[in-house]
Amino acid sequence: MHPIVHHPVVKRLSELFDDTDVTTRLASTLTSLSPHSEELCLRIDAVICTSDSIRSNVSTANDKSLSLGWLSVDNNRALTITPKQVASLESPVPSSCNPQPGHAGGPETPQSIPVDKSSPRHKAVGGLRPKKPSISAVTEDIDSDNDADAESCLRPANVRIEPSIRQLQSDTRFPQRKRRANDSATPTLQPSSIDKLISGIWRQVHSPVTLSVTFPDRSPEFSLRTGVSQEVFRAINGLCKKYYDQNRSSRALEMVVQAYWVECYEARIASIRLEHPSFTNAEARMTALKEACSTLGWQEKELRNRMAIWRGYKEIKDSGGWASLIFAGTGVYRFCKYRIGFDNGLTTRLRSIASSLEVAADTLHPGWRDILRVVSQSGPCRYSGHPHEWVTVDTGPAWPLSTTYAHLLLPDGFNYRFMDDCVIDQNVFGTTDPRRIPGVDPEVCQICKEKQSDDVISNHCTCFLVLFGGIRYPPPIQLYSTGSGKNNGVIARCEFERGTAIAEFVGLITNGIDGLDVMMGGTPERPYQIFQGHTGNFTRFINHSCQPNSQFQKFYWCGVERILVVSRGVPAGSEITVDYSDSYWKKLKKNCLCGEPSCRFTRQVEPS
Ligand SMILES: C[S@@+](CC[C@H](N)C(=O)[O-])C[C@H]1O[C@@H](n2cnc3c(N)ncnc32)[C@H](O)[C@@H]1O
Repeated sequence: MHPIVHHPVVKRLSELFDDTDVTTRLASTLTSLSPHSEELCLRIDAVICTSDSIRSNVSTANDKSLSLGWLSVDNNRALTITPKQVASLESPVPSSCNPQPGHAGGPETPQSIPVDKSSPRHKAVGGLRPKKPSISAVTEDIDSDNDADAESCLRPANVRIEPSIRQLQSDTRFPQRKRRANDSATPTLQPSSIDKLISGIWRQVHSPVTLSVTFPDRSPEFSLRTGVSQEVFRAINGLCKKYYDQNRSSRALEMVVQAYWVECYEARIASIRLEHPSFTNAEARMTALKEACSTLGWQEKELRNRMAIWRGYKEIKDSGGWASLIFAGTGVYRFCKYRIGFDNGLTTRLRSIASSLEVAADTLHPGWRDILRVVSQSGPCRYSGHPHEWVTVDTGPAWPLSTTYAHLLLPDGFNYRFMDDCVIDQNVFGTTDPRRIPGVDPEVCQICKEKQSDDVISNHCTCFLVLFGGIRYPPPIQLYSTGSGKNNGVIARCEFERGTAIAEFVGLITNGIDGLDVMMGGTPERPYQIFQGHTGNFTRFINHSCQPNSQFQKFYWCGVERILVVSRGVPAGSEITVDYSDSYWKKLKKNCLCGEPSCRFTRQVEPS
């Protein structure tokens, strides 16, 4: 990467505007430049304008630009500006070079998209935000606070319909990046060591790591001199994964044996006291230690030091179960060595996630218990099937999802089929996908105009990744019992940073459903509904909050509209919530239980 990217001024700008993309965009722009003979400079300009001008993204003749300074790209130093230069640089900003919202302008913006000036609600924000094209929008960003507007734009202009009961709409704005609090503000709380240990366990259990106790075959032979073809590179990647997994498995095996060793050691001490009734406890311990040292070939002190760490492994396993130890990341060694936070509620925290962790381990890594064969502790999986077919509870074993709806007395019980992609209701739409936008080339991204494809090799568009950070698979979430009248909800096991996609809203693509929960999609001319009554993904279980930490957002991929759940900043361990909208609640005979001080629907229904 070019050194200028790390220049303190660039870093400061990035911090100031809370935009980590500044460096990335600068780096990619510099890389894209053809070789040059003259000294290159990075000029840092500012524009003085009215807030109206920013909101509407239209520059006026009154806007004044001034140059603050520049950095020499070639020798990475800051240059000052002479008064003469300042005079020549200060000028009204011509519209043609007005930076577009969400972009710093310049060559890294592949395509300038016309800004819809008629909509003052399209507020220009941080670098991740795409501009809304006038016809084929890339993301819908209709202000959620204005329900009437949001609804009217989803229905034909000449038709007045009473909204179907309990419609959800992707009617909120893209999560705007938070301004970082200035230095004088209250310092933010850093996650504790326990938080880090626990989030490491959840990350690992939701990673594609394959724990296996078998050894891989002999490695293939490669020659770099003959070049690296796609096949060879794929094989090398496979090898990396294989040995990474193997290393993880060996580490897990090692910790399992060591935790078990502590149990055996205590049991051996008890046996020695039975064999030698005259021995004190200390003598029995010494005897057991000597026996161990003679086999291990270690000094007593060496063994005592290691034992302290092994005791930590055992404590983790005793509270969080074997899964917590097996899926603990490499940090667990340091954690046990220095016993960071052991006395500060670790046991309680691990105990409360033990069964949820087992659900994730059993359903996502069904072979994980094989590792326990080494100490004859393996047993059958307790939880089988889809990871979201279990409702986790803090206080005990998880419940099968269907049993949590027994109170509804449904004639055929609660049956929900989990699937990863939407299915089109052929009775309504035949073979046509109503989400497809007519007249749009499905192979071309509407933002960057690059080729878009589901095939990683042919795809050249990175807009989704840049905007939403890519959808994590498997999603680090679980269904959980809220323990309130809300019944089930969705809990984030890992953090979802603000602006990242949590999942696509998946269900049956249909139309004409009335009186049931549906998500409205499409346009007034081509409406469709996403129905999650019988089939879909976990987004079906996301509850409402009047102060939600997530929102629905439209995105277009390969010419097809997709509705996403996007994080507004979801910390690990918190419930994922969205705002169902006023129109949804108007039709629901229930009080909202979100518990927010700003709750809008606490007193919808009078107590009987
Ligand atoms: C899409 S479902 C969400 C999952 C649901 N909690 C469950 O257990 O199946 C929507 C229903 O959940 C309940 N719900 C969601 N958020 C709620 C809230 N904040 N207060 C009360 N009930 C809520 C309402 O009954 C609502 O109709």
